[in-house]
Amino acid sequence: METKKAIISVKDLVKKYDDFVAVQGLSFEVYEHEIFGLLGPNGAGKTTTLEIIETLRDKTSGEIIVDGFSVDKQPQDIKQIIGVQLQAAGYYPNLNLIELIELFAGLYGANIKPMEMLEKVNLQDKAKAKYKALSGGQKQRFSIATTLINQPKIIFLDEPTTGLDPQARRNLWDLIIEIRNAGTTVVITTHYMDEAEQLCDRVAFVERGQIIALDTPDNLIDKLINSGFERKKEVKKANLEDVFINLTGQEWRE
Ligand SMILES: Nc1ncnc2c1ncn2[C@@H]1O[C@H](COP(=O)(O)OP(=O)(O)OP(=O)(O)O)[C@@H](O)[C@H]1O
Repeated sequence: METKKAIISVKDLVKKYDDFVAVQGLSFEVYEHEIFGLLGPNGAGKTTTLEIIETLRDKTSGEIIVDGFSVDKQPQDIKQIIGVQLQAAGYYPNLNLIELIELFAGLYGANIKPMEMLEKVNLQDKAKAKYKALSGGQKQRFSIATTLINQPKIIFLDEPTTGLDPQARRNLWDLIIEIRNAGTTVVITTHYMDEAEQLCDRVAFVERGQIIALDTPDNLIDKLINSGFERKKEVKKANLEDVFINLTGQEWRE
């Protein structure tokens, strides 16, 4: 990447739930137009951190600036320029996908063409379908479409490929890369390290509310190799996932 301007800056973030310190002084920056991954074990504090940046949760202390706006002083400005996945519970069951997008666009005051949004995520054929009739991969794609309605500068995706088959995951990676290439910054959490390696420009590892490493996947891997690390088993040139993809093809399934 040529430009490295920070669009999100988190400084000394602390979040306490009563006596429990879930986030213990996190600091990091997300650069404009990158896919930034927050990785780490269950309960490490990733979702808490994301929700504080998204202005959905209060922090205990620390400073967060999103595209020049402070979460303390200008949360409304931040809401305007970010895209957040809505909970499925917000998808009114009687509305079809086009109607849902129209509804959300109306709420945001966004001037978009619903069908174009569905085309972006390859759901144009499902325009008249209800959300509950979609497959897992289609639901995730619809959810990503909803993050784009207000034409945001940054979108936040929390474990977007959990539960998807290998093709659906790869198709979603392509979609996320397209969104990044169109100029949107993407912040993502995932438990799949192959996904982080393929998708993320940089990743931060969070452990017990602290960042323990932050770099490009390549640099982190090289650093480990240079420290003398070797895999126990020799790595083959393909893995079982490659076999799956090779046997079943790569086209959109659902
Ligand atoms: N509302 C809450 N009240 C009390 N404790 C909470 C609350 N929300 C989260 N926690 C605790 O804070 C810690 C961090 O949770 P968080 O959901 O941020 O982790 P995470 O890294 O996103 O985990 P996962 O990978 O499982 O999604 C956990 O120990 C969790 O139990």
